[in-house]
Amino acid sequence: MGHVTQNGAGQLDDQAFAEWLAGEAGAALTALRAGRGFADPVALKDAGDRVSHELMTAALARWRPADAVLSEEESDARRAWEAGAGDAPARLTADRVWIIDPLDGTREFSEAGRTDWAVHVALWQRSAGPDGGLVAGAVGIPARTAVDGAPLILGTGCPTPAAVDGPLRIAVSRSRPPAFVGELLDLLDARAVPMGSAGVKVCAVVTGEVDAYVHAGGQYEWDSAAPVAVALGAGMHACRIDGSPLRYNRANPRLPDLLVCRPESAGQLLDAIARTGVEMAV
Ligand SMILES: Nc1ncnc2c1ncn2[C@@H]1O[C@H](COP(=O)(O)O)[C@@H](OP(=O)(O)O)[C@H]1O
Ligand SMILES: [Mg+2]
Repeated sequence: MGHVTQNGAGQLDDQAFAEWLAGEAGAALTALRAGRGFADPVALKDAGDRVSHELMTAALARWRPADAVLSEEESDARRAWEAGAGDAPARLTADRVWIIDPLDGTREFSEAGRTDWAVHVALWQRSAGPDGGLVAGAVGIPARTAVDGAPLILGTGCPTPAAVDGPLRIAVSRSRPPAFVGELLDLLDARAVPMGSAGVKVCAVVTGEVDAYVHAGGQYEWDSAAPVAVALGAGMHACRIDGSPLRYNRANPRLPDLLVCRPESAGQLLDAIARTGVEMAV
């Protein structure tokens, strides 16, 4: 998309801009990985987070200057704002907020040969519903390629994948699977598919590689906003693990659990999750 940089990414609509930005950040991360190698994984992770965050926030400041940003890599990103605790962050009064995770699956990014890491770009808009809503989203998986050979970027226009017969395949974190997953698998006679990155796991649902992604125990809005926008665009179901809606741009950006799945599996999965007795974190 070199022509975009020449002519100005400001001319793109929000969805095209999200995909463009995911591509730009992904290219920078791929170059960083190739240039530095894997000898010092901690330094590689830190550099990845920083380089991608700086690229993305500079592009947003340039091309979407009126919009607010919530990025994992801001120093106070995890702060839960409470009324009376000083000025509210700009994002809480803004009409449009870009919710970005410059590098999701940081651990996998620092491991040679792994492709399960991603770049997340989502746009939340206040006018999109009583609680606002996601109106654009892109997940880049730069170490994987699309059919045309370009780095893989999923937007909101993905086709709904065909259903596959057989036991349910459930994507879970390879390093922090929720405690109730073993019981859930037993109840459903399902199979776990461990992988890194929330974005990669949601994209695995969207492409039909798995039937569902379940997480609990901790996450923030930036981990799921763009993946959920992509999943909803493909006709998938997305909710908290008690079936309640996922809400974004909240005063507290913690969003510790989610379920993304094929719509026809949602009832069965939510019933089984409830039967495990798992308690929802706030
Ligand atoms: N218990 C937890 N608490 C906080 N964040 C968590 C978490 N479990 C997973 N995450 C975050 O969710 C993303 C996907 O995790 P996983 O690869 O384990 O599925 C990671 O984002 P980052 O890589 O951006 O930090 C990770 O930090
Ligand atoms: Mg993340």
